[in-house]
Amino acid sequence: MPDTETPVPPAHETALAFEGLSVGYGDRTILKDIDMQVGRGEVVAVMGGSGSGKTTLLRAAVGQLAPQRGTVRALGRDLAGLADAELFKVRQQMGVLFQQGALFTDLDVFENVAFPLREHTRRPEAEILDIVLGKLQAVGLKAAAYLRTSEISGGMARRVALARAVVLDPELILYDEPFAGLDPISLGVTAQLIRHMADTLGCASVLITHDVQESFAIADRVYLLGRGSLVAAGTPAELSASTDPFVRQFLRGEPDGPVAFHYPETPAYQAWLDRQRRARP
Ligand SMILES: Nc1ncnc2c1ncn2[C@@H]1O[C@H](COP(=O)(O)OP(=O)(O)OP(=O)(O)O)[C@@H](O)[C@H]1O
Repeated sequence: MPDTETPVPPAHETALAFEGLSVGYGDRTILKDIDMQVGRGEVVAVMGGSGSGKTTLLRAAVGQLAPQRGTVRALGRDLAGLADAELFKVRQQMGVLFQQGALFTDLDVFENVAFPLREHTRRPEAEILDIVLGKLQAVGLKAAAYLRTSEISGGMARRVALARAVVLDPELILYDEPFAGLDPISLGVTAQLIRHMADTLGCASVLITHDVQESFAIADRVYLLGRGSLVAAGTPAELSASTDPFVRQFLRGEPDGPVAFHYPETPAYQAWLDRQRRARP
């Protein structure tokens, strides 16, 4: 059956929920006791310093990393219980915009955005043309459809990647550092686009970022990671008014305070150092 005839299921009110989540690598726990919810149409920013576990949380959200404890529910499904084929289906309803939003360099702008449609649906070419031009229009690049990726700027490439991330009308979009390396204008434009996508498509959006100004301008709620857990959660206004030293240090970008500059010395580091010293008597 062509997928145009597939009835569209109602969108989930809560697109993503972490409950008592602990995640990490091997027996090392990076984050513990994480409770977080992202509703339909909401933009939620997940912030935290370098190495605080933002990407780790993103991996848990897409089912790439299994919880050590607690649950990850995405689009109504507990990801831990899913077979590969089911997980694949859930992921199809998620748009993920990776850090560099890498485009396929051998395809033009149009074909880059059309790619997920060709991979996951069997829509006729005329429909693909309409959908792709519609998404490119949403990011202001309809007339750039014919350009090669070598002919567009970095900021434009990011917008093309955004159009590609939403081309299947995902219920949930995860953005990994969408502002990294953008000039101030492209940065503002990208932030407004993310808000616009959430408002017009009704998709739940999670923004992994350390850019305070841009994310506070568009987020409904902000979660701040630190010290291996959730340090604060609330609206941008609530976090801005917080007197918590950790929150204040992060928001003001102060070098000194409760946020440690140094990567923690772990037993694994000590063992490595001992080996190095033994090898250099
Ligand atoms: N594949 C991995 N195996 C083992 N440890 C990892 C792995 N990936 C990340 N880590 C560790 O997990 C911790 C959190 O890393 P993560 O990449 O989630 O941080 P982040 O907040 O996204 O950082 P940044 O803002 O610098 O990208 C770090 O201490 C890192 O060394």
